[in-house]
Amino acid sequence: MESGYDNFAKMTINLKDLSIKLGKSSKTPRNDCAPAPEKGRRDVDFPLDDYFMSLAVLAKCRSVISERVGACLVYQEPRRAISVGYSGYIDGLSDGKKTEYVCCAEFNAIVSAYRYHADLTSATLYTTGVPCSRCATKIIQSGIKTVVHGGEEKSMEQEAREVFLLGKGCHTQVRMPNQETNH
Ligand SMILES: Nc1ccn([C@H]2C[C@H](O)[C@@H](COP(=O)(O)O)O2)c(=O)n1
Repeated sequence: MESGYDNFAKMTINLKDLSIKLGKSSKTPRNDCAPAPEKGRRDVDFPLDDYFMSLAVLAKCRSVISERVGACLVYQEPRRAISVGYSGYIDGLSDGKKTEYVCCAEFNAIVSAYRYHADLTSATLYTTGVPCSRCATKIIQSGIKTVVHGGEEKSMEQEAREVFLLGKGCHTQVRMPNQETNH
């Protein structure tokens, strides 16, 4: 039987395909989602975790800076996507070159959620990257309880790990986005 990861891989390849189609000629997104395995039933091998990480991967495709990262914030119950964000320059500085003017995907997702007055208590943050220490402080202070990140656990930034350990209330998990989408 296929694992959730196999389905996730297929899903992200489809997303890549979709972004290529959009980038070339068609202005209308192609509906290339496979039919439900049984009418009215969801594919049980495509877990919600993969769905939310796929939204983060899709957001990442919008990033124009060298360190491309996407993030997606999800309510605890019911599990619904609240906001997405991607790494980029501050608004209005699309041709900026100074790294101090870069906003992380995680930060952008948090700011976007607050713009719409979302309560992030116990929310989950999916990120295709690894949170930096500055974002780790914001993650703790906003009440986010879980971070699912796409980097290797061992490569998680030391300072970010320390912030999470200090905050204690937030735990982290690794879930790798498909490498095919790292374009
Ligand atoms: N849906 C969006 C729109 C924008 N952002 C962030 C990413 C950049 O830091 C900044 C400007 O982006 P641009 O309009 O130049 O692509 O806003 C985001 O995170 N999510």
